[in-house]
Amino acid sequence: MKENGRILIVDDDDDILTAGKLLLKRKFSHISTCNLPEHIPAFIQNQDFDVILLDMNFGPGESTGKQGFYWLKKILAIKPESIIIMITAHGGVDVAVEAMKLGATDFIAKPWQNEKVIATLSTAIQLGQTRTEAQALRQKNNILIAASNQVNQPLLIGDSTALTEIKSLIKRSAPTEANILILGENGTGKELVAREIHQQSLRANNIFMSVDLGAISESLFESELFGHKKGAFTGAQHDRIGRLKAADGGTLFLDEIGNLPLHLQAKLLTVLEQREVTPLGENKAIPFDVRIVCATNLAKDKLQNESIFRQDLLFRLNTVEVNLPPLRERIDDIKPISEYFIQLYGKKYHKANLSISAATIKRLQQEQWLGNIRALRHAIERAVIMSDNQTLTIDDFQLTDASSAPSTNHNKEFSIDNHEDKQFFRGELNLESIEKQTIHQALKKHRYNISHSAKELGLTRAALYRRMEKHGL
Ligand SMILES: Nc1ncnc2c1ncn2[C@@H]1O[C@H](COP(=O)(O)OP(=O)(O)OP(=O)(O)O)[C@@H](O)[C@H]1O
Repeated sequence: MKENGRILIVDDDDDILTAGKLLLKRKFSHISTCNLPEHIPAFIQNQDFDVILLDMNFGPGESTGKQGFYWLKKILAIKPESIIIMITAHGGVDVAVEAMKLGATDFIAKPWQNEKVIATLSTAIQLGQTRTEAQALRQKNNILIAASNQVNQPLLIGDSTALTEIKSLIKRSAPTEANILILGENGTGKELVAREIHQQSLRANNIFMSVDLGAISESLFESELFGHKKGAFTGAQHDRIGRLKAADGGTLFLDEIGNLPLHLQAKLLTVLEQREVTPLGENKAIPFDVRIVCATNLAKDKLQNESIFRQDLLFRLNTVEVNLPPLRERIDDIKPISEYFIQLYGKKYHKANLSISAATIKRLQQEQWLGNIRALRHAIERAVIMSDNQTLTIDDFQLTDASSAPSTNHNKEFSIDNHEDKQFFRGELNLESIEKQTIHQALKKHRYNISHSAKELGLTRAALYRRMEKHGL
């Protein structure tokens, strides 16, 4: 069967062209010939060739190869990705080497041996196709990265003193290569800050990759981060590139780093120090170039406890530390964030010109917001859906009892303090509602610590997030 390949032979000797065409058309699908080099530009502008076979000398008595060099450069100037094989006179190895330095892929010496010509052309065609595929993949990759970076990056809203300082810290540290550790309770905006750092960094045109370490099982940690070779373990049916390598050139956001068991912390430290990974089942290390941004909801004292977190790893990760205070400690952010989400959800639910009363904002500022901005966001969405008025009021929110709201005792026992929960415990047997209440109770019991709540519910963190979204919690 003929190989799919478009070949152009350029030679001023018609006998060579005829012999070449006869030989090659038995093996390759399309053969064109050209006996005047001046016609090359028209040929390559009108058609794509996988390989161009180009003579070094045109005209009787020529043997310097000068003309060959000239046309080689000309073709590469018009189509830099061209695969060109030079046809050289017997013994003209120096000239051939010079041509390869200028960009030729290979050479064939005259008089040629048929098998050798066919083998050289087959390899060259494959090289050309691989190059084209690689180029197409690179372009696709760039488009995907650009699209993922544009995904409506939500804004970091707020003008409290704390958030203003954080924005200034991001501005100063983002353009450096420093590793950054973001600390804060669940829902305080750690991932948003990490994305903002990436956006303002010199890596902004490359990928931002997020890995939730709390959601990866221990057994999958290495394969996920470092990659694996086919057959490295049962179920490894294909080679898989690890996240560290996949994020090459970009930013890798390691979320919930505090959940990582000590022995995996040691492995992570080693690859970060060496800046290379060895995929499972592979014996060669591959270098990677990523900027690491990490986040955790662990309190600082826990993170500094050697029995929970390796101090050498902490030292490597926290060149810059961003502390995101809980929303209840930056209540000045509640107004702008609420107004932002009212506009967002007003648009989504086709309710124009919504606003919120000053008294309601004041009341929202008294809430504990144990789920922080995520909880405020859901409360606003629900209020926008439920309200029949242009101005949202306290009645549109399901808030805790105002008299207990300003309490700063965050260790208070979990209690059944809302109407829906009370209904549940009175025995309402609707599965959806039972699921919602159970999740709500678990979240409250664990003070919106997603990892602990997920563990108690027997869910992964990702599964818990999905259900929280579904129930608007
Ligand atoms: N300052 C802010 N302005 C606007 N939206 C915010 C802000 N901070 C957080 N959010 C929103 O709150 C939600 C939670 O934010 P994010 O996921 O970044 O928090 P997190 O601290 O990483 O949470 P977790 O620890 O649970 O992973 C997101 O919808 C995010 O867009």
